[in-house]
Amino acid sequence: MSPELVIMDGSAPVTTRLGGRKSLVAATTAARLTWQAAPLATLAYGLVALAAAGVPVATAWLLKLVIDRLTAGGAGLSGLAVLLALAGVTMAMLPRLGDYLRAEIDRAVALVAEDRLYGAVERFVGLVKFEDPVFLDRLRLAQQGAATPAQVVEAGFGLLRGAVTLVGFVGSLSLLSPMITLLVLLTAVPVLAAELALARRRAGVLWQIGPTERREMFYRGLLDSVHAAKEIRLFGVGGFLRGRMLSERRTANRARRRVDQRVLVVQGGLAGLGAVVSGAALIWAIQAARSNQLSVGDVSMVIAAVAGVQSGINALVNAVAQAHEQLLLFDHYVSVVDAEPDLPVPARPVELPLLRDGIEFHDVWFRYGDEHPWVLRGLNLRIPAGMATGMVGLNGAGKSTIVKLLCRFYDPTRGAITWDGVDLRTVDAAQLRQRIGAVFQDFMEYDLTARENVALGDLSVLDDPERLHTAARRAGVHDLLSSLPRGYDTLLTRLFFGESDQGDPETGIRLSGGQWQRVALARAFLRDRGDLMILDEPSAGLDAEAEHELHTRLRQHREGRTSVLVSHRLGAIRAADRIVVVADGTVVEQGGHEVLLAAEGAYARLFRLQAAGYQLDSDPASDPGRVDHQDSITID
Ligand SMILES: Nc1ncnc2c1ncn2[C@@H]1O[C@H](COP(=O)(O)OP(=O)(O)OP(=O)(O)O)[C@@H](O)[C@H]1O
Repeated sequence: MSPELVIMDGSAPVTTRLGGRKSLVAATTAARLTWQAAPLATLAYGLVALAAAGVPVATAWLLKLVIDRLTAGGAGLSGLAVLLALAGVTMAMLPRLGDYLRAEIDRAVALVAEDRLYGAVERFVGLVKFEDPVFLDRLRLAQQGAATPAQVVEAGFGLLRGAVTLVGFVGSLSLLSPMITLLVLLTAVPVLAAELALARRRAGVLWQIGPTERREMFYRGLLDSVHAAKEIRLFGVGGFLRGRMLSERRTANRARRRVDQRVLVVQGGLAGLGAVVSGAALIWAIQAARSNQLSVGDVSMVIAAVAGVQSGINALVNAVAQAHEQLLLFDHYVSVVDAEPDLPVPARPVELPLLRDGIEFHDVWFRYGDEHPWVLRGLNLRIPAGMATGMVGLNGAGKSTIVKLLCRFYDPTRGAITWDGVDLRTVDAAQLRQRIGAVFQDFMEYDLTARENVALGDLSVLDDPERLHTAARRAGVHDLLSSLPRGYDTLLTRLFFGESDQGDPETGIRLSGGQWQRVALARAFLRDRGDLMILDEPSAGLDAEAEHELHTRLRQHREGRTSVLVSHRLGAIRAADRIVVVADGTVVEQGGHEVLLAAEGAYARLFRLQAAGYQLDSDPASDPGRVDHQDSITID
């Protein structure tokens, strides 16, 4: 058996590997997990499997004895008949009990396995993994793999059941004909080899079509997403996206069909082989009975034993193939659960001091991956404690990247970022983030209640309405949230309602973009006693009045605190204590507003251009600061 399968399908080769030792480790892990999740049900299932294996052998013997006694005159039949009937009842009941126990084990194991899987996903403190397509494919298979430990154990019991049945019938058959026994056993070898190959191929195809299925999910998500609905209708691209979705589905179907065809051919051939062997055994038994070598009961035993051996072999082979296939999937689960941290975790993290001096970028080079271009190129930047630092720059200059590095979602590729002299790589990322309040450009809108939407910034305020309301007031959203039909307990979504709720305005409402932005700000303000407040375009969705009000509040509030404000609205930036202009991955200018204006550099040019846009009689086309090339500037 080759431990490796390589599938060439016009795309990159896909390899699925699971060596013997690795299989054993994975099987042991799966068994341990199942036992921990459902010990009693597992034990009971094992007993049921053993009983289900023994009863058919006992039935075949009882039947043989009944037939022999019938042909010999019929003495002592009633006891045998009762036993035969009992065996029949047991055989009828056991599968039902087995089904129930199997479902119970599946539920319990899936719960524990999912908990561990998503616990592991949460341990990836950075963002790199979530942007890596190979990891995303593996995660998708790991989600399927989370259901497999129970199936691996079930396959183990299937193996046991098959083995017990097989031994019972092989023993019985060999008493009647060693030749037929050998013949039946020999057919098991190709069956086993073929089923294992099929299992590997099926698991390989799952891996191979992973990207295709993720793309299909993406298109499906667009077609049923409320966010995308507007543009899709406006541009009339629903049919185009549906076509793309179906095309991905067809690609996946083609790959699955090829495997199914192979399964059809191989399993069809094997079934034919089994039937030929059974037929040969039957012909031999009838001939032997005619020449008085076998009794009529023996003929019934041969028939039952050949069928029993074949079904035992099938059960064994299926169990091995199923276990193998499930282990290949479970391997993805194990590799996610046991994955190394995405960012280096110091053995003994340095305690992060209260920020007193400042945060510094020392010759920081950064790119999102080896195949990506440099985003930051030797950036040196100081964010002094107790001051407001404004950051400006053209689209794609690297401002949000700097913000993400400040939160340690990534580590610099070269150079270092220090917090009062302590390298961020030596501290615990969770501790760092507890000290930071932030609103990102792409903030989240959670389909939860207003209270929960704000409280996600600091869950302890779920029971502290005073702090919750203060943060909401500061973000200018308290009046709105308290006036909702159920106040802060109103759902900010209409996603989770049943038909009967649809008409009830109290069950959920939708907020506008600017209102959502205020909720996100309130969330960040819960952390404003932290050392650093980061606001990446905090007012992009606000109306002019709200923006003015927000920035006045922010100015009062940030006095003496450390903050970083990223904005294209230079009117908001001008009041910062220091302004940093980022271009081409470095800081090209820095200083106060007046100093930068006097310097007549990039900042002065951008500021005058925006200011001219607000003058009643101005003509931006004649402005000396106008930047002509198309890609160079965005004015909100
Ligand atoms: N996750 C990512 N993976 C790869 N490249 C990225 C990623 N995020 C950003 N980039 C690239 O990094 C560069 C800087 O992006 P960044 O978002 O930091 O710019 P920005 O100055 O914040 O721009 P904007 O003003 O448009 O928000 C861009 O060229 C962008 O394509």
